[in-house]
Amino acid sequence: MNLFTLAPTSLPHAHLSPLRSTPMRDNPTENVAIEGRNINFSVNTRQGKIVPILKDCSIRIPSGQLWMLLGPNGCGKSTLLKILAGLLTPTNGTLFVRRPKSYVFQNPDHQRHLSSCRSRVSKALDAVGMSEYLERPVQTLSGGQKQRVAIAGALAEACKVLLLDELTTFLDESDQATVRNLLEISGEVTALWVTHRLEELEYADGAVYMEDGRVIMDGDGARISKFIKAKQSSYINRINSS
Ligand SMILES: Nc1ncnc2c1ncn2[C@@H]1O[C@H](COP(=O)(O)OP(=O)(O)OP(=O)(O)O)[C@@H](O)[C@H]1O
Repeated sequence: MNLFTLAPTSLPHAHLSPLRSTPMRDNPTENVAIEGRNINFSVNTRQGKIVPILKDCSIRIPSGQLWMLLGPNGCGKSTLLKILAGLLTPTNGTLFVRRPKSYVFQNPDHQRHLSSCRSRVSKALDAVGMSEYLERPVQTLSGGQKQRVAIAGALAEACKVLLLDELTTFLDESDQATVRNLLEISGEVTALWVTHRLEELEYADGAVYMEDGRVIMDGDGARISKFIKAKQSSYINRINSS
């Protein structure tokens, strides 16, 4: 398989899916790309126990903006992103995500492969500085290169919403800067990017901070960065004084 057959999971057409709770809005305004209200998600264990993973999560992201999703390990970031991508179905809540949308996996080997228009992918690969890789077999690419190709595929499909799961695992800082620049020049794309790096907030239009399955804070990145840093230093002080 050569490179231009690699593309992210993507689903065309606008999508408004009221689930079991009260519908949010019948007619979302033009300037909102992602909106979730009171999203809950639980899993059933083999022992028959119901384990809540997401608890009443609400988020709202304006069109054309880059937002970061942060929180400690296991707080539910990937689960929320997968729900927004339509890969998981929430237990209840209401959801609107503009389409076409694409989800770029944390592990690029999980990316779905599908055929796509060669010239558009070629142009998009050019934009992520990877045009020379067009004919290379996918298995010969590094994790970061696969992720950049996946993003190129999403842009080639003219996606409106890009859901990026923890690109920091495979992309170095300069690769991440390339992706950010790419999102900036693709003005119409709205991106929600899971990250552990507080420095990324500097480049974001906004952020969502989660803990233990809940959205604790959302909005201005600088305010959220300050909040997280204060939590981290109080944690360190507690450890040092015990
Ligand atoms: N199918 C499942 N069955 C049981 N528990 C699950 C399942 N899927 C997720 N979880 C649990 O839900 C919680 C949230 O997982 P999730 O992967 O969304 O967290 P995360 O914030 O993305 O974590 P990380 O930063 O480590 O990637 C974790 O405690 C995880 O173990």
